[in-house]
Amino acid sequence: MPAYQRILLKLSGEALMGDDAFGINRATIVRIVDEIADVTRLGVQVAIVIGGGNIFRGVAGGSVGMDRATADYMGMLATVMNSLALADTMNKAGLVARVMSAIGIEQVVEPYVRPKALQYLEEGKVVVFAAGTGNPFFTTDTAAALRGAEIGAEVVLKATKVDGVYTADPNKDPSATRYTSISFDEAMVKNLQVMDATAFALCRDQKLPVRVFSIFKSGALRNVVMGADEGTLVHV
Ligand SMILES: Nc1ncnc2c1ncn2[C@@H]1O[C@H](COP(=O)(O)OP(=O)(O)OP(=O)(O)O)[C@@H](O)[C@H]1O
Ligand SMILES: O=c1ccn([C@@H]2O[C@H](COP(=O)(O)O)[C@@H](O)[C@H]2O)c(=O)[nH]1
Repeated sequence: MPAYQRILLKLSGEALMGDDAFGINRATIVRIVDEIADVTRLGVQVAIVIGGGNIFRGVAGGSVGMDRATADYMGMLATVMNSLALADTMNKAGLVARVMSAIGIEQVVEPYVRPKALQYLEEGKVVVFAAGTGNPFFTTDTAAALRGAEIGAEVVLKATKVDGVYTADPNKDPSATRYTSISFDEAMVKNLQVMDATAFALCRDQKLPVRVFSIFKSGALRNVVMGADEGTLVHV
């Protein structure tokens, strides 16, 4: 029996690059979709927010000196591209996916309308929330917290490039150790950068737990959905 009926899965944009320098690596996206299909077969309702780091950081040099809000809209558009690629791959794998955008771009994807998203989830469709929160100065982590709370997800699952929350960034400090669980308050007081503080605060206030785990570990998503102690649980 799965531990959750409805999840909000936050996928790292950067992880989509696989071994490439930027963009979307085909084998990587297919593998991620296989793992998503696996949990939908358990009867779990899946909503997804995907980051934009694989595309946006590739063009970020061009954004130097730009107005921050304009650069952030570029970042949001990058998440629309990733969402379209992910939904297309899911549809080809036999899932039914719908992309909903937080910014108006109706010739490309339908707008985010909460009741419609809930209807899709009830119907067993996978909903991909594109364009983050629709506002500059935010991140897709905050979008995951926001949409997770709005749709009544029981947990936000952050699938990222590290296998949990560490005492310091493990990519910079090899002596960092991993927490099996940590409270939102402690993560914020210690300024742990694995997720931004706005996202942590929103999840804490909404009592929405977050589990951080590796997107690269095969079977980790299924383990998490089945309630296994994978990665790090961030709790109230
Ligand atoms: N205390 C910490 N514990 C774990 N990871 C940390 C910590 N501090 C910083 N990090 C870094 O945070 C990164 C994950 O967060 P980030 O939001 O940047 O990536 P992401 O999930 O891949 O998002 P994007 O979609 O923007 O690529 C890790 O790759 C890790 O290097
Ligand atoms: O609500 C949002 C979400 C995202 N952005 C911009 O997009 C990029 C990419 O998102 P990541 O979470 O970093 O993958 C982000 O850096 C912002 O520039 C945004 O403005 N608002």
